[in-house]
Amino acid sequence: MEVVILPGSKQIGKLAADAIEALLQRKPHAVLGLATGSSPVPVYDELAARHGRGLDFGAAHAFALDEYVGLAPGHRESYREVIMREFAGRVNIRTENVHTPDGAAADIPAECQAYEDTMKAAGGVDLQILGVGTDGHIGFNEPGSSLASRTRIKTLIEQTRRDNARFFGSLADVPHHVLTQGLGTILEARHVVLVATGAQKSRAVRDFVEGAVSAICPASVLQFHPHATVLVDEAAASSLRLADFYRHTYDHKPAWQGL
Ligand SMILES: N[C@@H]1[C@@H](O)[C@H](O)[C@@H](COP(=O)(O)O)O[C@@H]1O
Repeated sequence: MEVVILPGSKQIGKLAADAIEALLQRKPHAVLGLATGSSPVPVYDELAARHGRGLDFGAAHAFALDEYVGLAPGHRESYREVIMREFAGRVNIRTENVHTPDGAAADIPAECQAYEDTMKAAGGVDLQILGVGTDGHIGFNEPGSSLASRTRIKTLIEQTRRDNARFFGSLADVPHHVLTQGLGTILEARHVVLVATGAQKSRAVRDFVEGAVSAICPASVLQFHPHATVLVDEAAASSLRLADFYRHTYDHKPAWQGL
């Protein structure tokens, strides 16, 4: 795992966008993995700005990590709408190439299997953007999720519902159920780039980067990933024991080595 400590979310957005731009240059039909939440927004802002300067998403594909169950189609906070608003609608990716699990599907197990099959048919995710929940979840894989899990329905922990209530206006409006790629699914992405900012993420960051690999901290499964990059600001990095070592490693990185 490579940990990069940066001054703020603007620099995080630029570095993540550098990795995505380099990927699209060597593979225009790359498959991007998209996350929702506030953490990746600076990445999407930077990608939208670079699209304005010519970065081309015309052949790219994208898969979202997760979706709420039970929201009316077109609900403003459905992750389909969020992804379209914050990323896909601001660049020239084709709408039919943007995939999100269907939280309104009549047959949920069949929908989850179909989502996995569609990802596989597209060639698998090349670069997965991730955020992390205050309880260490990635996607909507809450504590206790199998480290080998695949796309499936999950129940949200109350803390996550409370964290996400700010998007809905009231806690009562936050769904209890979600569809999410599993931890085993996420591990198959060729490169994962996790972004975390703010002091409220410092404990989760310490636990998944330097703690034991355990289902109680789902993001810790990334310790098994051969190419995981963690981009954090100073506040999110404030509980890391090896912060000075991560700074030293990044500052002395060989010039040819990208993220
Ligand atoms: N399902 C999403 C996650 O993918 C995201 O990482 C998390 C953190 O969100 P934020 O970045 O807003 O703190 O929120 C939601 O639960």
